[in-house]
Amino acid sequence: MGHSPLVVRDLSVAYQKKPVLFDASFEVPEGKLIGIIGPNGAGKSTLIKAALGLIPKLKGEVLVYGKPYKQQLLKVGYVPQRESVDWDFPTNALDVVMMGRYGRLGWFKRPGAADRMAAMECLDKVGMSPYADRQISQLSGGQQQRVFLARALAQDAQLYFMDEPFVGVDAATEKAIISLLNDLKRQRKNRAGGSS
Ligand SMILES: Nc1ncnc2c1ncn2[C@@H]1O[C@H](COP(=O)(O)OP(=O)(O)OP(=O)(O)O)[C@@H](O)[C@H]1O
Repeated sequence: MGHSPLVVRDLSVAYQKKPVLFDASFEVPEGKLIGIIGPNGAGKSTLIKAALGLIPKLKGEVLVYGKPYKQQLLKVGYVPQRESVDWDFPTNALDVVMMGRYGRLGWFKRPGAADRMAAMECLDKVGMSPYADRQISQLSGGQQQRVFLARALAQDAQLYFMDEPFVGVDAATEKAIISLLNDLKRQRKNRAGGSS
């Protein structure tokens, strides 16, 4: 039914006028998991940040379901690269996941019991429910990463951007997360299939 979840056309990005990304073009079809592979410094994070509008583009176009991302009302989940997060922020794992629910609630509504339950379920999906009350700064690197994945899942988004989501997670968790992502993919595919 029309537009792809993500279309990137001739995207170029510069930091302090120094170009680091040149004319990147690709399209993400509905219900697909796409991996971006490249050496350190190739511009993978830059590509994701520019697609999300977190950093300005030098030129090019990013369309989310046919419109610029900022004009979209749909929910987009983002798992930032671990190093870019302030881990000393005094909050526990469940609260971090609850942040994922705020986008659904709007500014004025307080999260209720149903949101807490949904957040707990997401923590459970990444095997982190026993750590719900633990301060985020007191978790291991891989555990922090899993909490941020849970936060993205709690957004119940239509499109997810994940910047190196497997850094620091052990092999068993990586497997569990891949199967989780495949479930999400299947859900999107089914929804898309049902409507077009
Ligand atoms: N805030 C910034 N200011 C200036 N240059 C930057 C900034 N962020 C990244 N760069 C540079 O832009 C280039 C692309 O960086 P980017 O973080 O997108 O790479 P990456 O492919 O995600 O790398 P990695 O695999 O190491 O995470 C690199 O040369 C990097 O040094």
